[in-house]
Amino acid sequence: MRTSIATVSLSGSLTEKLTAASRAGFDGVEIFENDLLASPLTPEEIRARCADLGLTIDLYQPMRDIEAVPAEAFARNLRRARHKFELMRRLGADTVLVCSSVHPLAVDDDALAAHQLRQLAELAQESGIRVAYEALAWGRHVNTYTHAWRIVEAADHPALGTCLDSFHILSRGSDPKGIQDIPGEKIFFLQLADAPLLAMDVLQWSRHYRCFPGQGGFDVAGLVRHVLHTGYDGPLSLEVFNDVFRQADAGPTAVDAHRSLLVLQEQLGVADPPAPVVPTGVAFAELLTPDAEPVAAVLGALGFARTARHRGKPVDLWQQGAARVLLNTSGAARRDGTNLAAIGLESPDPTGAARRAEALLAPVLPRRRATGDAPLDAVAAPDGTELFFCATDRPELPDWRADFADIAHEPAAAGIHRIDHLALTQPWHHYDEAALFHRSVLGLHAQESVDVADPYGLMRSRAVTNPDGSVRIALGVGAAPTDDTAHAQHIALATDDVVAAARRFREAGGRLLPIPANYYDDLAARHEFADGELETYRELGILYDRDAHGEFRHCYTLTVGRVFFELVQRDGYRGYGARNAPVRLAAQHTARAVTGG
Ligand SMILES: O=C(O)c1ccc(O)c(O)c1
Ligand SMILES: [Mg+2]
Repeated sequence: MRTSIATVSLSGSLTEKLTAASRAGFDGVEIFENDLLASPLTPEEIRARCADLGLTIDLYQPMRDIEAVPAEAFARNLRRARHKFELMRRLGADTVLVCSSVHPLAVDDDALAAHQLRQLAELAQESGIRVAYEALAWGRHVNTYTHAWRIVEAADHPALGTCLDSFHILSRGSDPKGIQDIPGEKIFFLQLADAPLLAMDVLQWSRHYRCFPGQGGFDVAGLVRHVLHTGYDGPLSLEVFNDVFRQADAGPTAVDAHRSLLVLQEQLGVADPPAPVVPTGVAFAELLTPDAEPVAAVLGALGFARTARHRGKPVDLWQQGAARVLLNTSGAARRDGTNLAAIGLESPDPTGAARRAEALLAPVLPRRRATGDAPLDAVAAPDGTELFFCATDRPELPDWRADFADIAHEPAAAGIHRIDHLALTQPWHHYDEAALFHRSVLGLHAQESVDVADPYGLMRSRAVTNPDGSVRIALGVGAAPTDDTAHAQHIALATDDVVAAARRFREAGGRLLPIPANYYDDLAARHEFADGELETYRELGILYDRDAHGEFRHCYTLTVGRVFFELVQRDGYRGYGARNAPVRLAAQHTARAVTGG
């Protein structure tokens, strides 16, 4: 189907918005009046720019407070409309959106509303323009789609139809099934937006919190199914008022937006991108560091051994059990030092995974990072993390380890089996995009977002996982963009005995994050422990949680650059210790202040 986006959904000047929409693959745009008013381009120039960019102008909007008003007010409205229809002629736009009145003079009189909209449509028709009447969820008298449709039906004019907007319909809890009672040719336009399920004033909700389909809590696909049932063949158009998208770069936002429509169309069965190839494990985590020594010391103390070295680059493979960490000293050192730059995902079909990613607009990285490297499919996540689709120990596929020469044959064993999860920090404006990306591109399941109090702000975190939990990625968004602690990433390592692993780490010279005594007093109040157990946790800085599925014990190393390690023992537990995260974040702030680390 054709895809369109309202200019209000993107940041920047009108030209920047149009360019971003076109690059992301949209077929058309809804031009918001304010964007046109603020543009130095003439309507003819805007029209030409859109044509150059391969965009049609699918809608001009909005016209407000038109209907059900006293005669003098309506006469002024028609005068205004004449001007706008002339403008639309110059723009080459043939559909105008009229949203239901919020005017104090508007009366609750459907017959009058229908009569006046019919007059407006008559005028529009002379200019070859169609009027799409939309019920705002907060319209003064008309605030449901069924009501707007009754008025359109009563007006009975070929140039008058209705505009459906998923936000206005679903935010009020209206049943979208009734859409099927509207003839498809009378649905002149379809606007789509999702939103998080919030209990708040509907106008504020609409103007600040809309998001792209799949990023909120509405069943947008279910609604579109009803619309398609009517025979509607206009575009799927995104109209998203959102405080974050207003500020974020238009380019990535437009890509995120278009991806949401590709996923929606796949859900509806009207598009058929390559199927998702769900990763089956974590092959490696790659740290980029200007100075390997401090990280190597932590890895060594954790019981990792340097088992192989890349044949062509300063990249070492550190291993313990199936936990593999690459230490890369080749990249340009980042200002903030060591960071988690890449993740190797074990993939049943690396090429298929890359094809899926490409179809969903993920930036595909060169297959060989350097001449001589084994070909590896990789894409960049929204936060820039490189995701490699790997096959480990599968002779029929290129093995990433072929690029490495063994330097020790016995990986050490200190009780760590594998990587339990990885925690990535997202730039503040990529949080919703990141969840949709990992869900749709990688086929992971996104869990609920949780809020975590940091002493200097609020962190949000959301885990994406594969079905057996062998891939778990926690996507966090930090408090303030400048807060280093909230922006640290981490690698969590699975062990069956966190007490033993923590002791070994300390005996080998490693330093664990100290946890305040108050935390253990609270634990004692909440749970019963065996004799001495709590004292051990207190001594080592081990945190404790439990859920319906089991118990969780975990502790943290100090931070190196932007990265720290976590040791986790999950005995059936499915979460990530969110309850303990505020204490951990505060302890990290304290440790940073004390050690600078
Ligand atoms: O918030 C508004 O005023 C507004 C305007 C036009 C729309 O299409 C809409 O859904 C909302
Ligand atoms: Mg709308």
